[in-house]
Amino acid sequence: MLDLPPLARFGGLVATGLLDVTSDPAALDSAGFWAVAADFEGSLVCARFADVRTEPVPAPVPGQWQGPTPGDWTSSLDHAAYTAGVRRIRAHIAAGEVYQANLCRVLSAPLAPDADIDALTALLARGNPAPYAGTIRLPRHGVEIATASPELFLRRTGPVIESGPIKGTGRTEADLLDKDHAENVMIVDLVRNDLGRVCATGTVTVPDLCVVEKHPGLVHLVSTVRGELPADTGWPELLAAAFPPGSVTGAPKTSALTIIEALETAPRGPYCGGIGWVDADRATAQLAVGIRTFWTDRAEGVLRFGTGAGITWGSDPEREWQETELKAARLLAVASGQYGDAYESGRTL
Ligand SMILES: C=C(O[C@@H]1C=C(C(=O)O)C=C[C@H]1O)C(=O)O
Repeated sequence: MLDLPPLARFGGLVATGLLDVTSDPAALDSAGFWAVAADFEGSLVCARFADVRTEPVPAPVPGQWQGPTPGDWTSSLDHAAYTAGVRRIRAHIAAGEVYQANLCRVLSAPLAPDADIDALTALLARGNPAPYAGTIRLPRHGVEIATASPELFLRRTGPVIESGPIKGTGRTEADLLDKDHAENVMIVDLVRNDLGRVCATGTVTVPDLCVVEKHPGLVHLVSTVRGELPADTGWPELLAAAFPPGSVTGAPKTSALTIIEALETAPRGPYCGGIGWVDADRATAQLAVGIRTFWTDRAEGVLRFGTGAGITWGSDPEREWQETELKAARLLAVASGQYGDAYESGRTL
């Protein structure tokens, strides 16, 4: 078995020296620095590390990451199944069961047995820089994740909690339609409701609504929802109220989850879950929504990657499929090593 040492990396922060691992969210209110990986389906891995330091993401070592070529990937839902799913969601909307549901597919490709997921993070840091990029590498606990997430699930600064839901995606700003703004506002309402279940009454606000953010190869609409946790409320209550993230489920959340369960054929795993760190000593934290994320399935010998889109009444099935392609294209190119090679040889991209 490949036995790479446990490691967590979040931007310029690196954690080594694994102390303990638990699935109990109450541990996040105890002490120490925790890396957190929550699967969309609800399983939680919290890993406490002894040594945390700032250190730049290492430059990619040529040949260290042997990734699949873009043609090696297969999709849990192909074009026909995905577009049929979009039509099915529109029928659920027409029937009044849901306003919006996020339809996702999981891509899989063969993975070299000696592949180190942190070498992929090194490539992603150059080829697709992202505000919540990182690695969680815990091979003995079945967690090997490289994320280039642009989306904030939960930031904690003492009692203050912030979430940064994204809804609205285009190649350029001109692609963003009224529909994208409407989708974003729907999800902001949902996240306000989620945080409102645990935050002190009257503290939930929306400091930013539908701000355009530019990310590699695409633009997003991003909002910020903020609230304050009362002193007796901790991580178990916060996660129970807010998980899974509203932007990757839909509204109302429970109906959207039922529809997702019926239409999607592969577990999302870390994709669309929560990935990041909690510093219990300082009561600070930063968890990303696990989108633009790769993870390993060692039992199957595959690397996986998820991509999806929010479906509303105004959705065109072909356009939504294209959106999932757009979100995947650059990241799959980076994972194939193409961007890394170009970087190493000094070519411009
Ligand atoms: C599910 C994904 O994206 C989600 C849906 C978005 C949208 O519909 O615009 C944007 C960001 C994510 O919250 C993904 O990127 O895989």
